[in-house]
Amino acid sequence: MKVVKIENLVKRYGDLVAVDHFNLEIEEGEIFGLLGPNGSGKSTTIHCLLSLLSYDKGHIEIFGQEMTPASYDIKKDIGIIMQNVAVFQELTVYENIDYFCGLYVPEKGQRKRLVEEAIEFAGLSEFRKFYPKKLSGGLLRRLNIACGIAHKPKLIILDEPTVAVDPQSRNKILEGIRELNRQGATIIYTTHYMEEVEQICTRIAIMDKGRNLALGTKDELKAMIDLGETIQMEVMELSEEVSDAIRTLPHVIGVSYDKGFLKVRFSKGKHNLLRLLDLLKEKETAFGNVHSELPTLNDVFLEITGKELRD
Ligand SMILES: Nc1ncnc2c1ncn2[C@@H]1O[C@H](COP(=O)(O)OP(=O)(O)OP(=O)(O)O)[C@@H](O)[C@H]1O
Repeated sequence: MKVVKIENLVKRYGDLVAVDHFNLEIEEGEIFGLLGPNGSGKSTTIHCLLSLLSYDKGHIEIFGQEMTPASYDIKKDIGIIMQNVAVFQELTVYENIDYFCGLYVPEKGQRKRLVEEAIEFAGLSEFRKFYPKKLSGGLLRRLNIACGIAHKPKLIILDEPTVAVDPQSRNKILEGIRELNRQGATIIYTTHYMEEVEQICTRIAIMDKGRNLALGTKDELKAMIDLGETIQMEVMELSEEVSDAIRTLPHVIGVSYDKGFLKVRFSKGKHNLLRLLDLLKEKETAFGNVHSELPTLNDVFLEITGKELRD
């Protein structure tokens, strides 16, 4: 079943086109990553998807039904975790989760069980009686997530849930998302951290300036570009002659040398490393610490847009 269908979505803020004829379909069971730099239109897309923002053009369906501001039936099956932590300061951890769960689950006994499960899931057992101001940033994020998922939604949308989170909480959040997916939820995950989508997402859309630039699994996205590998090594001195000779090797796309580090980018091909090392030996250029990197989603983004993902 298609969980989400966005057709030709356009959202303008005055003259600025924040979302530009954006199309997307997400199937049940996916962990879908919406990857793009700050300001690329991820949050605006999510707000339009949820009918929290009006839009200029387009059609949106969730669970096969048109999504409108009054679609309560659809909304009760969605869990939303927004960028900004939105919890009540005057309620404890337990009371906060109970409040948000209570928006969808009126029955007390059932709710108690769900809240306990959410507390356990988010690793907040020791903190159940804490007020939010006593929690660290990472724990607050986890509370925010627990509030969004306690009612066991079928579709969970997380908008940059790991911004400014310590590595331990970040890993816990990513592992938690995988677990929610294993339990049956479809996930939409927006981020500008490519490592995160590489780690957890089954399919990825790369977004820039409101447009959906590329779509696929991470392997499909990487196969779209011609980059084979990037080889880096320490080289104490690199003469212009050697540098020019490297440039003429087969498959070399780019050569850079900075502060004793040589970086050579190759297109797909065999024996790239071997040829480079042979050349350096032949030219009696000393090197060390050689390593080779396969293309990342950043390389895909770089090739499509001409700029780094983390601008
Ligand atoms: N309420 C608003 N009024 C005017 N412009 C806005 C508004 N909200 C967002 N924008 C602009 O729309 C564009 C898309 O912003 P959006 O927040 O959707 O991007 P994003 O990819 O989610 O970025 P971030 O990761 O920084 O939240 C940006 O240029 C932003 O400045």
